[in-house]
Amino acid sequence: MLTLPPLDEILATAHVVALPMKVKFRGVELRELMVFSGPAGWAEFSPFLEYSDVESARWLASALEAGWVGYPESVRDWVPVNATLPAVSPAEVPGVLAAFNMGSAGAAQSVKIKVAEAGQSLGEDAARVGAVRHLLPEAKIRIDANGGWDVGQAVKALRMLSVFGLEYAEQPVATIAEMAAVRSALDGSVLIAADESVRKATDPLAVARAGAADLLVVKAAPLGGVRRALEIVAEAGLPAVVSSALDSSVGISAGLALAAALPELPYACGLGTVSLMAADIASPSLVAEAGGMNVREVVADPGLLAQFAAPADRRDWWLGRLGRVYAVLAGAEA
Ligand SMILES: O=C(O)CCC(=O)C1=CC=C[C@@H](O)[C@@H]1C(=O)O
Ligand SMILES: [Mg+2]
Repeated sequence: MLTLPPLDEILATAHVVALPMKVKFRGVELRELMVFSGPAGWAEFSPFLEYSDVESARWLASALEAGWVGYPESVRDWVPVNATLPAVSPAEVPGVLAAFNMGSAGAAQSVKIKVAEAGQSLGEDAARVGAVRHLLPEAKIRIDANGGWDVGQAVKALRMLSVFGLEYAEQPVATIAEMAAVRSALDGSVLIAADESVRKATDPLAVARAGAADLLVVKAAPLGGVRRALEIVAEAGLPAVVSSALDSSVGISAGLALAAALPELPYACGLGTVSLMAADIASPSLVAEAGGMNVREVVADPGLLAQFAAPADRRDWWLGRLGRVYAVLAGAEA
């Protein structure tokens, strides 16, 4: 395990930025995040604002791996990447998907579609999924409900949406017991992927042990880093999909390192979300082209860090958060 660098050493290179989104995603219109650099490279610390200090400690562990340890060996130099579609109206679908540069090769790849958004109906979900199927007849379509349905709603919705052909359904319901119930009711007709049941659980392996999912979604930052995510996949013994957390290109590079190091990579990775942002802190940005990304390092650009610097009160908030979360991590290491 990593020996924590002194807090002052982290603070010395810390920047807080606020990056505007092109399209609202999980309620976020302005993505605030912190980056810093250590001897091994640039690192991102970007738990969502509402996350507790305890939950955020894993995100800090991931950032410190990136900055002070570096990533494990890659076994591939290119990874397939899915497009990610927020819960937009059917009319907005072509415009949002155009940003993902799927190209003619990528057009046969995967699109992840958000469903079960608060305040929206199953009819709206079906219209959005139908619009993607119409636009991209060959693409794989996966949906993500972020636990927004109960068991009955999920079974009904997945039976209905499966007419469009689903690669899998991500976190249709909130709990492991509900995931198991949905999976058993659908009897293999739709594969079930666990996301929140892995990254927000006290035991990330419990969902696999319960036989409640067909595959796991793994994200480097919420799981405590690339090495920890690799261990979880190895221990779970289930196929894994690599995804991310609405990061800048620096944070996405941790997901890219995870995708590059996994022994098997059977699914396109959810690493394309910089395409949903109107700004970034690296140039060129880590975005997909023709359905994938070359594995590479990312370095933050001083001009962009200055251009998108967060206001002083928000910078102070993030510095305070870093200090508190560092103390949580130091306590856990002791
Ligand atoms: O997996 C993808 O295609 C992109 C990442 C993504 O969907 C998410 C990123 C950040 C927060 C989450 O609400 C969301 C997810 O639930 O998987
Ligand atoms: Mg998800």
